Amino acid sequence: MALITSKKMFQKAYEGKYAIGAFNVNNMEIIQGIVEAAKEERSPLILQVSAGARKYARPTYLKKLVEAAIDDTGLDVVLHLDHGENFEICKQCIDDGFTSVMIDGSKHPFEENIELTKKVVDYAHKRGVVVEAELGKLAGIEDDVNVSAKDATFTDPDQAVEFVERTGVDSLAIAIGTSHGAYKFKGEPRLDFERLEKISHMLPEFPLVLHGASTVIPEFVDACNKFGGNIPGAKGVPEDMLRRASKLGVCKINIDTDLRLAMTAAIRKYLVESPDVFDPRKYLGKGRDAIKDMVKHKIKNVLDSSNTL
Ligand SMILES: O=C(CO)COP(=O)(O)O
Ligand SMILES: O=C[C@H](O)COP(=O)(O)O
Ligand SMILES: [Zn+2]
Ligand SMILES: [Zn+2]
Repeated sequence: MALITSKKMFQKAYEGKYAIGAFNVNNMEIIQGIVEAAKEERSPLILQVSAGARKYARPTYLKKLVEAAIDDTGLDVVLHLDHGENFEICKQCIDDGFTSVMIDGSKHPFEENIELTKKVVDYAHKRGVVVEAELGKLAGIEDDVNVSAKDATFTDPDQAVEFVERTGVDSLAIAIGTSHGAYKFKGEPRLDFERLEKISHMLPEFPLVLHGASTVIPEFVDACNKFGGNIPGAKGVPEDMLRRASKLGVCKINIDTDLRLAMTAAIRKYLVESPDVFDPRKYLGKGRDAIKDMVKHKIKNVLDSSNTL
């Protein structure tokens, strides 16, 4: 039981045609809910920390909470930086003991993205840390987006091969129609599977990553709205599409929004139904239970990673 890298995890997932869930963590209850689910399901696990999470919880707290979760459950866990914006934040996390970092250079031109990613890879690999990069820009397929606009934002397969060769990166986040948050599609959900197949054929055995991969399950949106929330028109990536992607080289599936919805729905419901309660442990406990149930659901029905430890 320790902090580990995702190297072997991804190899096994690639061969077994399943995916590893990468869940965003921001506080103790979220971490506990996730690791308890992974332990009961005997599933591998990536816990990821965004810049926003570091700012909210402050870096030392999250690192220590993750270490406590490892001690408590006996699980091996990957501690990953989500969307590192520049070299400095990646370096900080590597120096702090993270086992995996993402350098997100997707907003830069191709050559600059390569240069930045290569710099992080050089620093990380010397210290036994793995690196995820991103090529292409996340955006949903809107009905009114024409083909050339799509080509400009989605990951180009030839560029993906060149990018991986020149940077030596360990995994690559690609853009095929997913996006962050609870509003991913205006019309019918669609992903560019043709593009994914092409990329995965051209990069055999190489782990691809899907960001913005929450399903935004209607039951949880409805529960939020029923108990005082106001999040109309939320829509995510259908579960069958995620399962299909995991058979095509996608080894890491990022999930944050579905955890937020599950926790918020549970807390809203509890507070409305128990107006006399003002003990935070009561409603945060409900939030933690909801996170655990959601992660179990993902492991069993989307990732297919149960009993693979
Ligand atoms: O990609 C993510 C974190 O990097 C999370 O995506 P969602 O907003 O779909 O959960
Ligand atoms: O990629 C985005 C994740 O959902 C993290 O979100 P955040 O930056 O608000 O922590
Ligand atoms: Zn990005
Ligand atoms: Zn992301």
